[in-house]
Amino acid sequence: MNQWLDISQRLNENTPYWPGDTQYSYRLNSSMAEGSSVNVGEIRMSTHLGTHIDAPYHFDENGKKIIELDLDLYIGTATVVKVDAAESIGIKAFEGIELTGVRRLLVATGQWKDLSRFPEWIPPVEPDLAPFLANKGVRLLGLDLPSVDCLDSKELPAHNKLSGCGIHILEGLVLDGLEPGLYDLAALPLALEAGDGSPVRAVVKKKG
Ligand SMILES: N[C@@H](CC(=O)c1ccccc1NC=O)C(=O)O
Ligand SMILES: [Zn+2]
Ligand SMILES: [Zn+2]
Repeated sequence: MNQWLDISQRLNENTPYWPGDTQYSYRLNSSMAEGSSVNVGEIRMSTHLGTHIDAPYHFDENGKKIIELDLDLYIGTATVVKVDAAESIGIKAFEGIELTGVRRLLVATGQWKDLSRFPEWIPPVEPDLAPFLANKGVRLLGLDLPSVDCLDSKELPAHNKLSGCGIHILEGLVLDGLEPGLYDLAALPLALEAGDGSPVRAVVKKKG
């Protein structure tokens, strides 16, 4: 029997965060060690930290917020592929990989090598990849990177093009050691009404 595998980054004070953004923190507001009847915590973090999804509102003032997103995007069959992304992630990276009918695509680039630090550089998704994947049927694109655009991008061309083509974005996955193939995926966002992004617990189970 195949097991559920956790493909999420652990959340703690050392989880890398976008430079200048809000890091993860947890504290007890009520503590049994200090005489309270229960432990009650408070968490604080950026909505774009660790393994998370982007709502279109992150890069489009009129875009959908987290609560408006279709849950079906984040639960169901997903295809895991490994690509060579030494410079960027374009159509060429998917040569020889059959993507027809793939609705949820998880791409292992292996380019975030040290998960204890925020990377200095990541390969960007080429905007042309968006219509190519959309034509195959892709609605969710997940990557093992903190963004689909260059880290210093202000225009966010890949975010915008993917979203314009109906593809939703899942970032910060941990895909090392996962063999390519078909999986069941669950990566649900929190029910954040005002959300521009949301942490997710992403898990997969090999099919068959
Ligand atoms: N696009 C990135 C996040 C991002 O761009 C960002 C996150 C926190 C603080 C600043 C950011 N971008 C600044 O230019 C993402 O989707 O996670
Ligand atoms: Zn994000
Ligand atoms: Zn993003």
